[in-house]
Amino acid sequence: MEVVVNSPNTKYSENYIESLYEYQTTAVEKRGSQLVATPHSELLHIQTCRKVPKLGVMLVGWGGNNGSTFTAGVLANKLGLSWLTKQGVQHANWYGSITQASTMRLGTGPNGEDIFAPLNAVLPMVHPDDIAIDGWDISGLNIAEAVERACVLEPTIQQQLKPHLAKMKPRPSIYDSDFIAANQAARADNVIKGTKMEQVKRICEDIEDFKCSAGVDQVIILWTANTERFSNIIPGVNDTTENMKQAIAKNHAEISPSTLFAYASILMKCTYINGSPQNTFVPGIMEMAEKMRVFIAGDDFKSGQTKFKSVLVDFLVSAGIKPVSIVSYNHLGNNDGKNLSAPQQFKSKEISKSNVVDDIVNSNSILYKPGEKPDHCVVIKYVPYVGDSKRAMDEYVSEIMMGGRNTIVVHNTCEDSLLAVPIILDLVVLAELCSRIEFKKKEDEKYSSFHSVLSILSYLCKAPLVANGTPVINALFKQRACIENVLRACLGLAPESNMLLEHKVLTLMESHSGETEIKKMKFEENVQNGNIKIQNGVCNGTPIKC
Ligand SMILES: NC(=O)c1ccc[n+]([C@@H]2O[C@H](COP(=O)([O-])OP(=O)(O)OC[C@H]3O[C@@H](n4cnc5c(N)ncnc54)[C@H](O)[C@@H]3O)[C@@H](O)[C@H]2O)c1
Ligand SMILES: O=P([O-])([O-])O[C@@H]1[C@@H](O)[C@H](O)[C@@H](O)[C@H](O)[C@@H]1O
Repeated sequence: MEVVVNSPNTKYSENYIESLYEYQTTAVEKRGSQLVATPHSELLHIQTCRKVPKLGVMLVGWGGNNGSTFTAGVLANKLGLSWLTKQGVQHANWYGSITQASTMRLGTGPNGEDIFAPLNAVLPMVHPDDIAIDGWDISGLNIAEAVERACVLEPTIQQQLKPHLAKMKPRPSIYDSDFIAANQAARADNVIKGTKMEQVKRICEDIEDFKCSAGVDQVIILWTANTERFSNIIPGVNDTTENMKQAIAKNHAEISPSTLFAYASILMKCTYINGSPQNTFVPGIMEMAEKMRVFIAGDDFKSGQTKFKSVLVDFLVSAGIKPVSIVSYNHLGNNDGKNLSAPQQFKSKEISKSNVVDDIVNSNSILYKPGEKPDHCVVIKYVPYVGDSKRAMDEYVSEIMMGGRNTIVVHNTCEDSLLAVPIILDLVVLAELCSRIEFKKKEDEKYSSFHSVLSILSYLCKAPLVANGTPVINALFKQRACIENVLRACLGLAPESNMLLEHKVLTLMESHSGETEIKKMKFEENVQNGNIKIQNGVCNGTPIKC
């Protein structure tokens, strides 16, 4: 299915979809006790290249639960596999992916009904079947062995995929025991020796080798390796691009493996996405990405407990209910959980899981005084037995009117990798799409792209990376509306306002409902049989309004 727009503001050529889009905003100024709102409008020309490239994805941490399951998922869908389970026959699908399994309201049908379109029908997007996959891991297991180790997929599907996956072997990677838990050392049998500069050089060579051998037009690199401890931001070391370059050349200990991967990716002009919570994007990397106009995005896939939190707290606060205590506990038994059982690695995750309510709380000064926040506690425990099937338990206590209390308790069993893998797919599909969209104002001579920090991907991240000085949005449906409305703007369609006035306002309803048709027919019939006389725009003595 494909969405085609019938509008003078939207032009389709062989290579582009071009739209004329009036971007309307409201500037607000506090004047004493008044908030003065002034509407602003900017006419934008938006062009989207229709040619979808052959995309290569290189995963750092390819042999992990997420990386191996992503690879298995792409292949199982591509081959159209099905397999026997206790519940019967299961077919491969992409449930959990907004690009592959979600729709957006496009508009109103002829009978006033809502018409929905698959997200991937709105603009040309990479098809998952066409993605070539490669990557690195400090563990040398091939991807079939990694899928078996992960214990995420049923053996019946593993068996079908084994011949294909066994041929895939992660490239040696950069291992630094100072950045991930000591309990990961046993896995590190597939590492690149040498200095940090030599490691960067090898990563660049790997990217080039994959690009040539896989015959891909574009490569996106995504970190789904273990959570690292936060890097210290040290002036003169990682605070600027030049300092970072010198620090790498001097083999500085504080430059993490993930930052080295980001550095190499940007050098190779490849989009780099961070699926983990650590601060890979130190100021030197942010500056480098901006200077070299390479996309970066992250941090930390928003897949389960936190995704739910960013909906529930948004609902409560926007309903005028005041969350005062949020306790998020979970236990899991996969290798990620094992790595997170170390204090420094847990700290990285605690930060990304805790900040998700900040924008929502700050939006309501009726409920919260300046600086006031709910108590918010995050607990993660490693329990090997449950494996990848994470058990999340949350308690939300809120104040309601007249001293009342509302307590919501949630038990959420998240199969972590099966929730994260569709997020990985959407991150790479949407990041690639963003690379084909450009904007220009009327007075601009040429088009320009999105800012190097792809904050439009916030919907997919627990700790959204944004351009310096711009707001962080965590409320899930605001983040989703951003994606939908940018897709609409690329087609020259107005943002989804959810007003549906055509179903609420009489004058619009009459011009939209069948009732009008009947009126029109009766009107014409009466004109024909002379009951209604129209002369010079006057109908039976009453001027006709246009
Ligand atoms: N729902 C989810 O699964 C979810 C949600 C949000 C974030 N994450 C993050 O995604 C990451 C992966 O999760 P997972 O469950 O797949 O973990 P995992 O431990 O199964 O996989 C991580 C892989 O990375 C490898 N690795 C570690 N350091 C490496 C390095 N420097 N270079 C290359 N490979 C390296 C490990 O050997 C392992 O195979 C974790 O950081 C996790 O916090 C996961
Ligand atoms: O996405 P989410 O469910 O809020 O958070 C998850 C944590 O609860 C889990 O402990 C961790 O292992 C996963 O990597 C993920 O980050």
